[in-house]
Amino acid sequence: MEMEHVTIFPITHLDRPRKRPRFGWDVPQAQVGNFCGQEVGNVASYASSGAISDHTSSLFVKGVAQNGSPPWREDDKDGHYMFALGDNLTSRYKIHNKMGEGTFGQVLECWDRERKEMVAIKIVRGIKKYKEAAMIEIEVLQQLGKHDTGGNRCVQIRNWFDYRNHICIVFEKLGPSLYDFLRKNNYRSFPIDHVREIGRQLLECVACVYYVEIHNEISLFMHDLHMIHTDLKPENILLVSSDYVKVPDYKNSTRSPKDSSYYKRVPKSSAIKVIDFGSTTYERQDQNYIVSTRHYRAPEVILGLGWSYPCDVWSVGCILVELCTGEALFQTHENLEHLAMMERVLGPMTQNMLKRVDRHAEKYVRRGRLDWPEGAASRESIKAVLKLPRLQVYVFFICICFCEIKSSNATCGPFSRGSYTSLARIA
Ligand SMILES: Nc1ncnc2c1ncn2[C@@H]1O[C@H](COP(=O)(O)OP(=O)(O)OP(=O)(O)O)[C@@H](O)[C@H]1O
Repeated sequence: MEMEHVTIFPITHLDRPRKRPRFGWDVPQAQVGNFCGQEVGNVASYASSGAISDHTSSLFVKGVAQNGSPPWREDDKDGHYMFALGDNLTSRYKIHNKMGEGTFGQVLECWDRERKEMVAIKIVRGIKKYKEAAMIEIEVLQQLGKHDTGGNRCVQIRNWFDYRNHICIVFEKLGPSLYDFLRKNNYRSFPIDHVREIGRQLLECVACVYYVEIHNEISLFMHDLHMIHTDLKPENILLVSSDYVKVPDYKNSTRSPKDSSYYKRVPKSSAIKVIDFGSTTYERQDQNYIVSTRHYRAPEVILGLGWSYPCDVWSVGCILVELCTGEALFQTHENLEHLAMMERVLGPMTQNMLKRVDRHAEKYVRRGRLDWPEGAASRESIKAVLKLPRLQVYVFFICICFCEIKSSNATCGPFSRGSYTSLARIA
């Protein structure tokens, strides 16, 4: 069936944002040239090594005549590739749909005529710094692919090429991001069993705490390979499958089953994969530039103390709380308020940390402690911090949910009534 020819223009102010609104300063700029401590070479030289170029694209695939290349279109003002649904992207891929958009480019659902499957192709903005970052991402993905023997931790790269001055990275097609799933579920939490399973997979992907034996090989992962992801967030974790079931939401059980909010979505499988390795960097001694998207940014990054592997683990912690509650843990756009929120949830920062802050962060510290609430920008800011529960309360809340779910299923959870009481006392 011939596809409708609809021109897709990259996100404009009229589109509903797919991602939660973030201010420009919440998202770190693309850091290029830091991989392996070397400058990344000329993108064109990578492109010539085995990539399919626009120039070489054939009008025939397996003897079947195809429509040729689409007409040349100017990129938009931000360097995004302009396309129409149904266009060819080289002779091998046909554009079916737009799946997402990020800082680096657009992700399109495409039909791969050679492998006869749908794939996700990231078309990177035709701007030097994004092209260089894309080459880093390709190198990281190829490295990780070599070590991910089971292919079940990070997204698999299938191919890459340079098309009309845009680096295109072909990925296996995955399901929605955890953030998109939360959003479509009216920000209702994931079941605790799913959160535990997602947490295990995330730690397996990034950290060195799990050594998984596959085919008698120890498979190493990001931190073991001295790589730091630096941008872990629910948007960058995709469910492998889009399938879900609808179950009555016990919190809304007073509502009528006719009411759509009576039901909540639960993914059929908790299998996930990590995506977006454009900000991944090798571990080095002196890294203290700003990394991570605001809500998942570790205190050492904000304070300029220098960061390393733990910044990924911090992000994992923030993500797991968000999956349990449905809401981002640190909802702020401001450094001092963010640090105050961390202290509120986790307790005071150590003297050792506060003594070593860099010159940009000096203004957040006064007389050896965080300048809070004195330095707060407004009363609202102080209230926002006070509203946050302490970590023990989160744990208590999560345990209650877990026990309620288990008891409603008439099975025994790991928490007895005794542990309820002791948690309540801590909280
Ligand atoms: N393999 C995939 N399968 C399905 N959807 C995908 C895939 N890869 C990316 N997407 C979708 O495209 C969106 C953008 O992808 P990605 O995060 O890689 O782009 P980016 O430009 O690097 O983003 P960021 O602004 O976070 O750096 C994702 O949030 C997701 O919705």
